[in-house]
Amino acid sequence: MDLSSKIQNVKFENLFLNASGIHCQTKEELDDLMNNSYSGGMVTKSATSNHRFGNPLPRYHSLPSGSINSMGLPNEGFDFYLDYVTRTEQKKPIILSVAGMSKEEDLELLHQIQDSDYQGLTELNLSCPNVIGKPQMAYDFQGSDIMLNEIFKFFKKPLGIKLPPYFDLVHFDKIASILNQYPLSHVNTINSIGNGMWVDIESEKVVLKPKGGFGGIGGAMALPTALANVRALRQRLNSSIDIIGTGGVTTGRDAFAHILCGANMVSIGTQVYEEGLGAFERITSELKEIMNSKGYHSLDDFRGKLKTIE
Ligand SMILES: O=C1NC(=O)NC(C(=O)O)N1
Repeated sequence: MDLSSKIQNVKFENLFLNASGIHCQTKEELDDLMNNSYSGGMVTKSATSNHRFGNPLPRYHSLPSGSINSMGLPNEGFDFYLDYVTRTEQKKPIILSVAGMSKEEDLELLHQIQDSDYQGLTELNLSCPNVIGKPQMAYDFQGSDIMLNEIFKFFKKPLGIKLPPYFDLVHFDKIASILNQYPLSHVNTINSIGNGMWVDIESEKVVLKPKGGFGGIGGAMALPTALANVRALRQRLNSSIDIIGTGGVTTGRDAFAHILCGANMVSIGTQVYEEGLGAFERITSELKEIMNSKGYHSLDDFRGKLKTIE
């Protein structure tokens, strides 16, 4: 049974990654992921230029079938992550995630990566919904196009983009037609479903402090949206652009669905946060069970082969 996969020419022993933000902010957390034998790769917390505490607490809340968060990009600062991905013994591929607080900062971070010794994968997070006053860049189609144009004038290393969910087929057409103009290594879809709301009935109060309680939705509730975005982008993006499917994966069945929709790799966020790193082992064995029962030996046997009803 072969669960290996690739992003461009970077090979992963298995298809599973942590979702950026989950168990990947500190050295201890990153080392845990590096030593966990059931995830084929790992993604860092999205780095900003400077260390950030992030939004005030409470900023994460478990929901009956998912999570809501308004973390606000807490991270150790870019230099820490660049040093970690450059210096640490790579038992598995790492994706360096960056999220500038402005377009200028995005460009500055990417210039630093371009000028560094780092040769691995980079992912530009254009979709954090939780920085107060900062829009999700990837919902600004023209702005994204202009920014990508500027980036690829100087950035020559593998670069992927973390996208928010889209909900309109015309929007899938628009973002794909923009992304297809650039030599992207991958897209990672989806980020959390931005600005959801949860209400505690007893206290008649929101559950998050930042932004009056608005926060990104993840976990099981996000699966239908995540599958739709993986499928729609796979149908529209050049085959040269790989896809990391993120959102709603709590079981092997969910991971199987992401691959059927076209994902090359699958990242797991809320479920790893709630269950711990053991979720990677459990979901890996569940996926193997399903593949075995269907006679599949590798992910290529069924990737992107979702059937429609004729
Ligand atoms: O891109 C992000 N998505 C989220 O759902 N939360 C984090 C954050 O708020 O830091 N960032």
